[in-house]
Parts: sequence; C-alpha cells; structure tokens
Amino acid sequence: MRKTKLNHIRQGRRLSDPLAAAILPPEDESPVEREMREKAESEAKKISDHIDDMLRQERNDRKKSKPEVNVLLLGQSESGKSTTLKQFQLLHTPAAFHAERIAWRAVIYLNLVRSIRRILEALAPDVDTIDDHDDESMETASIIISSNGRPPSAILGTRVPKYEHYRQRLEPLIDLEERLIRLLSSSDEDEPTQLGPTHPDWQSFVSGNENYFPGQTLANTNGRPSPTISIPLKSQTLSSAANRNGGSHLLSPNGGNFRNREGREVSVHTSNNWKKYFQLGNKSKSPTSGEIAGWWEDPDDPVHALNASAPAMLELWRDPQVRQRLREKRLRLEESSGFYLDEIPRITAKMYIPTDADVLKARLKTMGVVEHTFSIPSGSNRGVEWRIYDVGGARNQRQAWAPYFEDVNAIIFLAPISAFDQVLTEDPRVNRLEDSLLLWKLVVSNKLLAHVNIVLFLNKCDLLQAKLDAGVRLNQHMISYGDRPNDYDSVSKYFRTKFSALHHTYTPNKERELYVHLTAVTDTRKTAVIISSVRDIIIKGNLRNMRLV
Ligand SMILES: Nc1nc2c(ncn2[C@@H]2O[C@H](COP(=O)(O)OP(=O)(O)OP(=O)(O)O)[C@@H](O)[C@H]2O)c(=O)[nH]1
Ligand SMILES: [Mg+2]
Repeated sequence: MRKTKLNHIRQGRRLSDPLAAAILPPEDESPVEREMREKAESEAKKISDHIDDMLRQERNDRKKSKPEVNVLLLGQSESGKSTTLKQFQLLHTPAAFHAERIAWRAVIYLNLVRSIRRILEALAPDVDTIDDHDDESMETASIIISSNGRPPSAILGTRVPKYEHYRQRLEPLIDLEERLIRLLSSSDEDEPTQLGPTHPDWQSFVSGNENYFPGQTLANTNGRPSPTISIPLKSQTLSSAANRNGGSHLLSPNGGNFRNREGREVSVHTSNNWKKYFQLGNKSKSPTSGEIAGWWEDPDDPVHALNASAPAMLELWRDPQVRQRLREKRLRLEESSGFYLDEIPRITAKMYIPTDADVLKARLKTMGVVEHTFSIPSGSNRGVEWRIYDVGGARNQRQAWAPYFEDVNAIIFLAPISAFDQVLTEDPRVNRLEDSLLLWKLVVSNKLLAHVNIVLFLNKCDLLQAKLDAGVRLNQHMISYGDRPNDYDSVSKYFRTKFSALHHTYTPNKERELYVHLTAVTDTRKTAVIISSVRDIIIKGNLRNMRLV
C-alpha cells in the first residue's frame, strides 16, 4: 500500500518538482535502509524544530525588548546639567547613587579647598593690581562688572590685617589640593589616555584652544567622544603633573603662592576611574592586619590634612573683616561650591560621609559626554529604557553635541537665570545670560531637532531669588528690562516670556509645544516632581508618534 503511494508521488513529482523527487527515498530501499533513513529524518526534524524554536524566541525577545528614549541635557557650563542627571539617578537608581556617595568625598574636599583658596586670593594685599578679567580660576565667581569693567570696590576696601596669619596657617591646603587632583586623576594602566604631557594635544588643551576636541584623540565611536571630566587645577599642579609624567614644564611652579592667578583645568576619565581611590572598600582593608578599617584610620587619607586645617578655615570664614572684603569684591561664593564653607566642621570631620545634598552640590565640570541608562516601568509591564546624555557645556565642548542630535527624542535645556550679572569663564567678555539666550536660539531653530520635544529649565531660581533680595538689579545688566519691578515673580516671568518668544519665532516646527519650568535642581523634592512631569510629557507627547506607548 505504502509502496504504491510512494510510486504514485514519485511519478507525479518527477515531472513537476525535481527537488522533491531528489530527496525521495530510492525505489529499491530495503527495510533496514528505510529504518536508518527514517531515524536520520527524525533527528534532522528535531534539529530543525529546535532552530525554529530559537528563531521564534528571538522574535519574541525582540518584540519584548524595551523601547528606548534618548534625552539630551543641554545648556552652558554650570547651568546644572550634571546636577539634573544626578537627580535622575537619585530618583531611578537610588542604590547606585548611594553606593557612589562616598566617592564624591574627594570632589567635595577639593571644592572646599578651592573656596578657601579663592578667599585668600581675594584678600591678598596687592590683588587689586591684577585685572579680575584675567582670572580663569574664578570659575564661578559672580563679579558685577561696573561701567569701566572692574568692580568699583576692588580699588579701595577693607584690609584684612590677619591675611598673612591665615595664609601661613592654610598653606598645607596647597599641597592637599594638588594631592586630591592627583588622586582623582590617577591614571589607570588600562586606560587609553592618561593624564600628562604625553598627550599630543596637551599644550593646546591647557591653553584653552577652541579647536581642541577630546574625541579626536580618545576612543571614539560614531563621532561620540569618550567621556571625561575636568577638575579645576592651578598652574603649579599642572607643572607637577608634567614632572611626574616625565614631560616638559608647561608652567613653572611658584612656590605654592596662594595668589597664583592662572587657574587651569585638567581632564580625567569619568569611567568611574576617578571614583576608584575614594570608594569604600579600596582603602578599607588594613595592609598590616588585614582587618577592615575606615579611611579615617588610614594615615595617608586626605581627610587628616583637611581636618588639621579646619580651625584655620573656620576662623577665616567667620572673620567679619574677611566677609566684609568679600562683599566689597562682590565675590559670591554661595553661587559656586562655597556652600561647603558653612559646613566646615561637618565636612572636615574624620568620619564624614557625604549626604545626598552634598553630592548634588559637588561641582565637577563635565568634558565630553556622559551617558546614564535606566529603566522606568510603564503601564504595560515592558517599561522604557531611558538614556540620558549629559554633555560638557563650556564653549569648547559644544562641538561634541551634534552627533547626539540624530537619535534624540527629547532635550532638557537648562538656562541658569540667576547668572544675569555673570560672565563666561571661557570668555569673560560674554554675559552668561546672553550666552544662554544665544545657545537657546541655536537649539530651537535647529532643523535636525525640529521634531524633538524640548523642555526648558529656567534654573538656579533659588540663587535668583537671593540675588534679587540682596538688591542686585536686573536692569543694570539687561537694559531692556527697563523699570519693571525687580522682584522674583516679575523677573522670572520676564525670562520665561523672553525664552518662549525666541522659541516661538525660531522653531522650524510651529506645532511644537514648549514646556517651561522654573527650577532649582539642587532641590531634590521639587525636582522629583518636575522630573516626573517631564517624563510624562516626553513619553506621551513625543513617543506617542513613535508607538512606544
Ligand atoms: N543653588 C543652586 N546651585 C545649583 C543649581 N543647579 C546647579 N547648581 C550648582 O551649580 C554647579 C554647577 O552645576 P553642574 O550641574 O555641574 O553644571 P553643568 O551644567 O553640568 O556644567 P558643565 O559640566 O561645565 O557643563 C554645581 O555646584 C551645582 O551644585 C541650582 O538650581 N541652585
Ligand atoms: Mg556637567
């Protein structure tokens, strides 16, 4: 019966399907041969079914894989981009954020030491002979520029008789600053780029050459540079870094003079490398006893030098003549990392562990682009994979932004509106607010970004409020403000209108809705609320079109 059927098929197919005919069993197949053939066929089927299963699984996995949202944080340097990223981390990956808290200790120490150095620089008796505009180390100083370009009180002012006394007592901080920078930027054998003059573009980098682009010399994918961070550095530190690495002197040491005016920056990788030394666990084992010990038991830990200088720092900061001199020079340390000055005993304590707020305030300038990924579950269980890119905002960093424009879904643009009386560190001829407005115009008018959701954070509102309360008048810096009231509500409304008008005029997509928030991104509670509303806007607005929800 079977033989007849096979013959029938054989004859039929022989004419119509040569392939089927070729794989049919031979006509004179013996029972043993048939058994072997059927066994082989069954094996082959098992393998084939297994492959089908795998393909099906992959297809399902692909369907199940999380949709992605790419968010770009943009804005000038010190606008609060990295702080916003930290808030996202705190909200969505709190365990990782807390685990890293201890590593920020070094940055906080460095910020504090730097504030002390800036105070001493400001108190130096013949400081008035130096033009404030040349001071690149005044990274976040808020110096109000009078009509002749110099603070009026810089010429005459309170003398601080104890200056020399403070200078001598605080001299160990110079070495400490150098050490902290060295520890933070200690090179790793495995890293492709190391700190030091062996870098071919080192010279142009330290000289602030606009054409310097880290991505051209570091590992680079899709035109996207490797992330680096940069920490403030003063010249003698740089020259000792050069010495250590066997390179030539770029700047000669000046014997640790506090009045060194040539603040420079040096870049180090953000790839967790800088966190390594200060992470709990690295130094927590005693080399002799093998017992677990706190860093405070390690005599080499920088906390000891800092702790020893604490009484002098406190005395300096509490000296009414010092405060008066800072007021006269209109040096607003609270606008930079000066906030640690109010917490000297806590921060210099041997067992100090940074709080969330301390980490949010820690200032570490970004160079290149830092990426942070996390998942946010949505209504359907799949959730959405968020990628947040934090870029360097200084002028010579902005060329690194463009490669990220292609696949971005949303932009959070930060404009620090308290900066209306400040100038750019990288170009002291440019008012910070003017730069923000210009940058904003470039972003909103960009055709590549025409269909990207844009959220605007008018940031540093807390500092704006304090500044206006202190009597600083907006119309002295923006003539167009005229004689409108100088209070927070009127000023913030004015800025909101100004930024919105630019968007309205220059956007290539007239349908695009602009979302504006008045923010103080160091404030965790308020920022959490804003972030969750921003998330909804991004998901519902932009991503609906992409069928991600
Ligand atoms: N008081 C106050 N401080 C803020 C606010 N936003 C940021 N800061 C502080 O300002 C400093 C600069 O903030 P960052 O987040 O590092 O600025 P950035 O935009 O990342 O700067 P770059 O990396 O140079 O581009 C940090 O010390 C922050 O803690 C704010 O709304 N209020
Ligand atoms: Mg940053």
